[in-house]
Amino acid sequence: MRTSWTADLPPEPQLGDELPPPSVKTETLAYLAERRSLTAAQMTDEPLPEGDLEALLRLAARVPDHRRVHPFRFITFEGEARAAFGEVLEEAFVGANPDAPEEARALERSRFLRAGVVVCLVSSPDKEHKTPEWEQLLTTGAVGQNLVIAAGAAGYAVQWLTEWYSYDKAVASALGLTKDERIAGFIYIGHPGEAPKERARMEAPALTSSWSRPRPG
Ligand SMILES: Cc1cc2nc3c(=O)[nH]c(=O)nc-3n(C[C@H](O)[C@H](O)[C@H](O)COP(=O)(O)O)c2cc1C
Repeated sequence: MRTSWTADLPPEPQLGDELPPPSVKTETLAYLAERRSLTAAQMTDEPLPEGDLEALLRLAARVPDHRRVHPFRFITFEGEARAAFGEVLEEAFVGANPDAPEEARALERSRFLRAGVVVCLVSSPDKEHKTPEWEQLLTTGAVGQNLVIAAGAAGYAVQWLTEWYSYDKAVASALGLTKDERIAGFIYIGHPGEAPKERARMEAPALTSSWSRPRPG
């Protein structure tokens, strides 16, 4: 059993508390410089120690959120719920693919068993709100990446997946999503089965231009 990192977290800040001023956080920067997902196939599914998931979700939810709409929510799958939801996935899959062979059905049943916990991140925008829906979607994306970073920094293997079932009406209905809600993804959190390897990446300079004042005439 790993030693729990949750004991080293500062207490949850309360409204109006003075927070530490910005300072160089070498460990955070070094982690971001090498951060990588591990695929669900590269993780193992032992349960997370008690309190870890709650702490990870608390960290994930600390995002910029214009006018505090909190346009997202989490649905967690732990323990037996992972296998039970596999039956929902199988049923939805067979609904769309009536001739699916047993091998394909078994894959659907076992999807959530790849990780110790699966978190469904739900985009839950308030379409009537003054804050544009686009900004609300961006906030939800930030929550997903915060969760990926926090889980990785806690020593877990983590992967953000949508796969087919994020876009399936029967699955959305089984999850109780409202008409304005959408699945931003399923974040799989498990124990690392192997070390990650660097993947191909676009370097930031190739994606960056520097604006300057147009020359007159
Ligand atoms: C919204 C979203 C959905 C994704 N869905 C999938 C998916 O269904 N299948 C997949 O292989 N990777 C998916 N990915 C990519 C992986 O999460 C992962 O980021 C990538 O494989 C490796 O990138 P990294 O190591 O830089 O995190 C998705 C990423 C995002 C942001």
